[in-house]
Amino acid sequence: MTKVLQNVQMLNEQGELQTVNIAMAEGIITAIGQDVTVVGAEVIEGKGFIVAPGFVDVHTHLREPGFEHKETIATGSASAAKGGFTTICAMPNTKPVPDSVANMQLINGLIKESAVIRVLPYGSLTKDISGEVRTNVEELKANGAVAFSDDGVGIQLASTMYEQMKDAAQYDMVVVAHCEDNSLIYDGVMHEGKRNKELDLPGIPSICESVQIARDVLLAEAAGARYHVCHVSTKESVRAVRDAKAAGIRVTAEVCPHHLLLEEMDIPSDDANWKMNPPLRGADDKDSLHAALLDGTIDCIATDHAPHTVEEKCCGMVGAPFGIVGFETAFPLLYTQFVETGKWTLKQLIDWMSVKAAEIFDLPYGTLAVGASADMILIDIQKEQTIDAEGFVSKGRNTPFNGWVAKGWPVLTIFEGNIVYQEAE
Ligand SMILES: NC(=O)N[C@@H](CC(=O)O)C(=O)O
Ligand SMILES: [Zn+2]
Repeated sequence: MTKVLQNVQMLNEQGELQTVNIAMAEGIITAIGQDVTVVGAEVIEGKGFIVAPGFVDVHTHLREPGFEHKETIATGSASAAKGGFTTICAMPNTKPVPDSVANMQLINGLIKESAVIRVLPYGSLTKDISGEVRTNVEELKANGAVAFSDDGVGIQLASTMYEQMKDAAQYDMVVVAHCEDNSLIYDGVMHEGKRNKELDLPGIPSICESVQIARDVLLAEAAGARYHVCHVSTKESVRAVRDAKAAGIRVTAEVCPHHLLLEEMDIPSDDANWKMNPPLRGADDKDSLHAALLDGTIDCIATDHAPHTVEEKCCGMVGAPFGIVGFETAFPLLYTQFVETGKWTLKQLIDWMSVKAAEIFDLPYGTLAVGASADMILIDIQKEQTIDAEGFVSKGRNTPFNGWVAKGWPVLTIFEGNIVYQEAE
């Protein structure tokens, strides 16, 4: 069955909007153009909204299997679809961990059963993400691992990281690192700076992250590996990535919306909805993340969607788990704060949330082109709405952005030619 998405505004390479129709059949885009019509096709009226490729999020936590009280593949993928994402990579801190062929197959089965968009699972770098016994890269790749990570914890031993990087290089897989030196965490719950002292809460120093990135880029160089840094949060980390890129090391990096939007001094009180790892850093760190995106040091934006229950987040930062949800607020917040204000172009934002993320992992998604998967979204750039965590499709309510007003909401999501999310009329 051919479908035609009619009367939508698409960005061209120059970043100008042009009104087009998009035809799709068998889940593939078959034509894009001003005069595209197909006799007998089902018409989806686009109402002049902006069309963008479905977003690609390379850092997400869906919690299933093992932590279904926080999120499931069904609720997490539906939340992502509502946020405009059509491809998401699921981190391996589940129970069991995708560290064996059997566990990988279990997770593949769950995804097949309940995901409403494309969910690509990571394989873990070590058994049970405990940093000790290395996993079998070849086997996990053969069973669908999109890349390798122990996200949630840093790999403490350089030798473990180095050996896994050598294996990953052999199979051309990307090693994706949550960088955190456990000897430098000091049981901290927020950034070691000014605000943690005002709130009398233990701090996490910036070096906790940056020293491990500095180590890893050198290991990646020696191993000839492709290395991707998760959720970069400090200016020293930015410098380490920038220098590594300049030296020709195969490193890429992501930044999260909250680290671009917030800083430590914004934290109003000892409220666990402001607790995430890495923590909100200083104003100078935030500025360096913006500069790094603009100069290409940081390649893409990833949400690090990390749902937890209201009970877990109820009672202050100490004792609460790290993490905030991200799918349903990422685009409108970034659009409102940085595109509407003229800091970024719409094309930059869309690219950082789609094709730039896909390119890191050689994924053929995140583009609107004939022959590509028919994954696309409509955005109502005029629509203004107050963020209400109670209305999230995600099971998580843990966001510091509750009550913020934002403009530019995804209103329709098409995945492989089928509508998987549509705003209620
Ligand atoms: N980012 C977080 O604060 N938490 C993540 C783990 C992670 O991404 O490090 C989680 O799984 O809850
Ligand atoms: Zn992490």
